[in-house]
Amino acid sequence: MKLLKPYLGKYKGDMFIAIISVAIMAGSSLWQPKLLQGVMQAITDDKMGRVNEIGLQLIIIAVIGLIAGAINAIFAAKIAQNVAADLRESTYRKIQSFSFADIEKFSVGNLVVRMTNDVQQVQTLVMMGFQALIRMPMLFIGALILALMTLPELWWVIILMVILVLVITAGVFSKMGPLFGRIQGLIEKTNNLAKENMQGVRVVKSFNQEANEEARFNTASSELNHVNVTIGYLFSIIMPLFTLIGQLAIAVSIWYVGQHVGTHPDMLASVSSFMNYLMQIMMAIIIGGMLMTFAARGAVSIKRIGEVLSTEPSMTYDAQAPDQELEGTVDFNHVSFKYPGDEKAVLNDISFKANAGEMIGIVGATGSGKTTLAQLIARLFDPTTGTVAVGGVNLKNVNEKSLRRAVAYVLQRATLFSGTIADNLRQGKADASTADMQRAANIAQAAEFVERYEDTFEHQVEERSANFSGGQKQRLSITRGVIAEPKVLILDDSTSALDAKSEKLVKEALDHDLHGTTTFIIAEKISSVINADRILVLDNGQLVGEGTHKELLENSDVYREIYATQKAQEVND
Ligand SMILES: Nc1ncnc2c1ncn2[C@@H]1O[C@H](COP(=O)(O)OP(=O)(O)OP(=O)(O)O)[C@@H](O)[C@H]1O
Repeated sequence: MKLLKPYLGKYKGDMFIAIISVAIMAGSSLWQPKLLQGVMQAITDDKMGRVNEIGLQLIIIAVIGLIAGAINAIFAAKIAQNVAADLRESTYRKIQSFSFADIEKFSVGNLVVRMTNDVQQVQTLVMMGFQALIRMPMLFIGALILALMTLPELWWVIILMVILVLVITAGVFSKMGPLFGRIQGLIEKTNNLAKENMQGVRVVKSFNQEANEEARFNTASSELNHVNVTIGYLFSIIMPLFTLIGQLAIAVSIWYVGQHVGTHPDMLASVSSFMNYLMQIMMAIIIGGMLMTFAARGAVSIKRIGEVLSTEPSMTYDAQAPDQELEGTVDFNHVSFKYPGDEKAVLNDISFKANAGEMIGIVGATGSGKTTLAQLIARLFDPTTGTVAVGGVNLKNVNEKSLRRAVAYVLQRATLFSGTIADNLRQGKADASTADMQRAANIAQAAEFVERYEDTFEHQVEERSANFSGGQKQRLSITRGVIAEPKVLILDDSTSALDAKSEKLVKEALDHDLHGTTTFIIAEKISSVINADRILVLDNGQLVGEGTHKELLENSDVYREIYATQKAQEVND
């Protein structure tokens, strides 16, 4: 709950209004039965003037209570919505500062549920809190005192009812608490399954996996349903039980009053307000129980959000480092790397130097560590040992802006965001002009299809870039990578969906138009890097060869083997 303090602190004025209005509302609820008793007494005493007078007071108090209730509902909702929005923004901002490793630690699905469903739970708790927190103790204590003052002889009815309601509330809500905790985990599971299935819908359909996927989803969904139904059952048991207890208390009170009304005629007027107070006591306990359950559920969510907010990013940039224009050299100095939590190193003692303007190919079998090496140049991870430097500066001493300006990384899987093509390209260069876009699109061989759209760079990119082919997405990703003319450009298997001719044209354009840029080309096929100035050969995390295609054919067994296998494959194809 400490987590919420600064968030609530921003809305002190609204909180004050919500608390005052709920107190007025509770006061009005407590006062009304007393006035009703007065009306009844006046009728019994046949004093019509008094009936009208108290009746008017009753109406005024009821209207005040109603207005206070409406004001409370508005302000409680306002505080809850604002706190939830602030919390969601803080969580989102925090996630943006996370490194790859931090995001992997939580998983994307888990973070999304924390940002949406958990924040929603906190919103409900805050709203319930401001509607019930003050009202509940006021109603409970006030109604208890007033009931005892109204018919002191019936103290035992009140005590019996309170004990019964308390026992049932504690029993049922203590069972509900853990169920609410389980719901969060199950929502996460069903969300993840649905997301995975829909994102991979083509695979599901082409492998005829609809039935299996449906069964997997149904199992998780049924579990969630089972927990929700159990909570529903518990609610459906307690409500009639409370009604029964209330009715019994009323019946006993009426019976008692019936026995004594002959000697004490005032009791007739008192019994109605007494019954009203009994109901208010019962409501206070029920609201209290519900609030505690929501608090238990909210506490789980607050803890989950707190875990995100208190996570210190495992990789930070040196904010003190000056802005600098890094040169295009890249130095790996005895670099080894293990993924967080893994035992085995994925890169082992790698050292090499790339000169500014060179085109460097990186080849190696699947899983040999090519992408991992590229990620270290873009500082998506830090090396476990050794140093990576760009332009002669250790990346740990470079601020984020300078690094991003110097290094552009075009990922293996092209990702575009919904918006326009231009919006996506401006991620590479915020102030990119149409001429910049055209130039970059020419290099990436994207211009020919972009120009076919009437609205060219203003053409819409749909969600998950569904309206572009794999090759088009790759070309636009390369366009975004080259638009700011980076000093170092990494193409991680980024031309795999391009035909051989387009791939060749991209490489030629890069060579010609980005002459000063150091380009790393990661490729499965040696033919993609055959003309590179230098090729690095990775094998099981080790740098086992370095040189031109010709040199490697002469002195690297691993390279020769890969080349021979690929050539044989080409012949077979
Ligand atoms: N995020 C990760 N967490 C843990 N291990 C990882 C992660 N990413 C990759 N690995 C492991 O690191 C090793 C190297 O992977 P990497 O992606 O660098 O290889 P690669 O040579 O680029 O492969 P490919 O050609 O198939 O893309 C693999 O064994 C892989 O299982």
